[in-house]
Amino acid sequence: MLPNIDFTTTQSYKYLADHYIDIVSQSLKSLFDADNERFDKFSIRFEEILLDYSKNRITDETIALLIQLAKECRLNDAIKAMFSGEVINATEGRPVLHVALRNQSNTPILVDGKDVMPDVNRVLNQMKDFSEAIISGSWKGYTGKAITDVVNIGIGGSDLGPVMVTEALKHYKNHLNMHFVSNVDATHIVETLKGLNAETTLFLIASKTFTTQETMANAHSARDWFIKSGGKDQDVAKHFAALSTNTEGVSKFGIDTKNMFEFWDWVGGRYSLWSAIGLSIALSVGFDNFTELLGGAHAMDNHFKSAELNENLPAILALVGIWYNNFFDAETNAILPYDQYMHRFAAYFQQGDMESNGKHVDRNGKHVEYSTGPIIWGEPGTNGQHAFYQLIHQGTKLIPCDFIAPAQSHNPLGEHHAMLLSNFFAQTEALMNGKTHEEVVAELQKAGKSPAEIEKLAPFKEFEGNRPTNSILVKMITPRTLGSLIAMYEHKIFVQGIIWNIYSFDQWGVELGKQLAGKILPELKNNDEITSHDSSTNGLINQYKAWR
Ligand SMILES: O=P(O)(O)OC[C@H]1O[C@@](O)(CO)[C@@H](O)[C@@H]1O
Repeated sequence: MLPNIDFTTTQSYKYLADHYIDIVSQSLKSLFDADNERFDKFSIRFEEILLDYSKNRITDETIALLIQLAKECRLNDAIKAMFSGEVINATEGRPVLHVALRNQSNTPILVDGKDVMPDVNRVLNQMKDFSEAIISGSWKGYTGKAITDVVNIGIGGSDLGPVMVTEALKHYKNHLNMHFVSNVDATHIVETLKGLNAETTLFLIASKTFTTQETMANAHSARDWFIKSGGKDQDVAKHFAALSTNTEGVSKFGIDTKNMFEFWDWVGGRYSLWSAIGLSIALSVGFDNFTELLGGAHAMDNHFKSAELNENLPAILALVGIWYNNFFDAETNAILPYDQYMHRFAAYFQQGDMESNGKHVDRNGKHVEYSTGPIIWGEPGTNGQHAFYQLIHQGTKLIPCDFIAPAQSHNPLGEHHAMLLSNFFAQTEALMNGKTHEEVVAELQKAGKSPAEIEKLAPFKEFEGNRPTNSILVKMITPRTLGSLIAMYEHKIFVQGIIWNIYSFDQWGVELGKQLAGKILPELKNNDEITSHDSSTNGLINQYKAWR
């Protein structure tokens, strides 16, 4: 069982609330001026990853109190509960064991008294054999040709992880052309299938439940396209595979269950890229690199389980995030990777974080009286600098930012990487130091501005600074370091959910919209005027009918 503690009633919460009053009036600049050990004190190295959290509005006391909070909330008991397969996804009655999918130590992990590792390894071996057959060309389509194009059809956790990882590891990809279809908007599958050849195309139907409306619609359309393009029913087995927990659903769709790569209900959709859902990753970069990805995550799992909280990357990220979320009232958290290959990293954790911790009811079923999951957003640097950094620098909202960058580029070209990294370093420095009135005046004077012009312009050119950031410097984005980074954020989300006393592994909030869509869909199949809803929904549906 998970601990069940209202963190706002703990002693450390009260101390933190008092401590906030001290801290809020201290500038980051003054904290650095007062302690030239800040970087050494507030940074952690893990393999080839450096987390520098010194540019946060914290002192030794802050961290000590936050760690005390974690201890009062019995975080370590919760970590043990997850890793040992306890049913911590209580509302769905399931363990939470994405860590088992990458448990390369093969230590037994029991679910209902049975070690899950033999099944995990069986599916990994199946993925290895299959991906090697497709990549080598030994697997032939219905006309005897090798596969050239792979189309992954899935949505949410059955899409976002494979997309993010195959993009982030594009440097490692092979000859296979990878395509991802997720939206039920027909444009997505129509545009994707344009120019593909049914003889050399493999479809992966990725769906944990094998009931998701969008995925099933796209899967049927893909199959229709395959048949219309010359394939026969008996050829489906050579061109369709299923990644799912639902054997019956797969068989009913008409996919040979020999081509089914199973996973289990103790794998959450948004935590499933390490499972059979990751088959598109293995096909794109090869099974060895997929194994490296798992290895990086496993190393982070071991770190998370064993490191003291003050040296624990996920715990520190989580606790500093709670400091801003629950004491500074920050509502969002920006993830800003200074790496173009990582352009889908923030989007991935929009589901990972917001579907896990976007909850308003605690583990007792009571409405919480405090803020829970943040809004996650972000774009790669330096592009974000030319889009929304204005608000981060001079807006009225506090936006804690995670800056991520590789020391080495996969594409060294002239000065490009140095320019990218100079911006990575400069942005966190600028957000911290800002620019004072005196500095602005001196600059304007140097530019020859008159006193009147200076008086007019100065307020617009000042920067408050004091805007907190984490800097995560990685030697290079490789399958291993990427696996560690993803697992680091997964465990950050876990820690925050534990402290907020919420259930992070169900997602009941996605159900109502689906239910209502199920009611509306039949109403769209005729031209009758609709009056069964509120005037807005009626009005919109009736206008749609008039225009379609
Ligand atoms: O993998 P599947 O079962 O098709 O679910 C897809 C996605 O749908 C959800 O919104 C749940 O309904 C996400 O949690 C999940 O990742």
